[in-house]
Amino acid sequence: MNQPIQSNACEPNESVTPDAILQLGFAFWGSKTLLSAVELGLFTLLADGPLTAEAVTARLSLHPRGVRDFLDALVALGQLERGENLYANAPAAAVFLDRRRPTYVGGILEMANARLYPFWGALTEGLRSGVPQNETKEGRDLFDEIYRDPAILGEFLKAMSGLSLGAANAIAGKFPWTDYKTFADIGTAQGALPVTLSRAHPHLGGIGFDLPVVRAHFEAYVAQYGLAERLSFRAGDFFADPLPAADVLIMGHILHDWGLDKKRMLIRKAYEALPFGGALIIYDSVIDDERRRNAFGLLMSLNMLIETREGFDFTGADCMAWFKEAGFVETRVEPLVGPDSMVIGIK
Ligand SMILES: C[S@@+](CC[C@H](N)C(=O)[O-])C[C@H]1O[C@@H](n2cnc3c(N)ncnc32)[C@H](O)[C@@H]1O
Repeated sequence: MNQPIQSNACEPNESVTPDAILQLGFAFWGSKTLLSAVELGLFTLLADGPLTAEAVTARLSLHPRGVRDFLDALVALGQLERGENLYANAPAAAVFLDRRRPTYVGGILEMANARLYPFWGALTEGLRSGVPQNETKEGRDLFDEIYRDPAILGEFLKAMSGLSLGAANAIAGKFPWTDYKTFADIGTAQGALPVTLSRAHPHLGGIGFDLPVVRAHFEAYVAQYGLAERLSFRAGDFFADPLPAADVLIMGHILHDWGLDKKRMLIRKAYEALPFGGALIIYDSVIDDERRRNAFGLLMSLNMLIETREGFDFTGADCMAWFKEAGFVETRVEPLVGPDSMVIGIK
């Protein structure tokens, strides 16, 4: 329900201060400090054991001038701990920011640092023009651009795993998988979701569907977990080819890349590929129906303005309406982790 808008107070007082405004205005300082630490491999270095500022300076080939401030800022921001003169990873950084651990989520931060950070500098221009502010600004297509260079492709696919592992674990736990035998993950990237589902539910077999160039990355990732017998790759273009048949189809961070017509088309194609009783799961940073709480989901939608020509994020109510339109008989939204939710449709 819309709340009445109060007239604004004109004078500062104890409860009306500029603190939150200033904190938000300078939030990029903290953000970039973390992104540079990930880029430098600081957390991976400290995973081998605590080090002094001098040792960090030498091991990461830094200039000594900024190192104490850099490390102590990360202490103040909760990412490092300091005892005597030694710096160590804080518990979450130890688990999620050491590149050598399977729980590493830094892939998405590496991409944020290399691509999104500079592109978001042009947000104002994006708001004025309505056109993307990334590589496509020079007339190149986003996926063509990413997929042209094997190194960038590898980074992008790894970043997707970092972004999706939390949601994948929640989907493995919250969806009634015992009722189903097969699944296909549409736009699977490295295959973080298929691997997570297969490890959690030994009765499941699945397909990762993506563009042909992704095959080698998917197969290498799946082999790492010894799951090649249960998970296979299907190469295809989800606009040009039929989607693979399976009891459950999943699309994670797919719909928000595209405009309304393509969103509807993908949902319709999923409906056609499913058996009666089959399920479509869409997961994204689904925006709350009132569009006032899920700030990450709303900012993700602005990220789609930066990154795509027509993409946008959506509310659970929007998505359930598209599901109904395609013919799904039951629909529901379930929260996953953080800003992510899944929308489920049963055919
Ligand atoms: C934003 S990523 C999402 C990856 C993964 N589902 C996740 O949530 O981590 C989009 C994926 O869609 C794939 N993709 C893009 N266009 C495609 C197309 N036309 N056909 C099939 N896959 C496509 C990309 O290769 C990429 O893996």
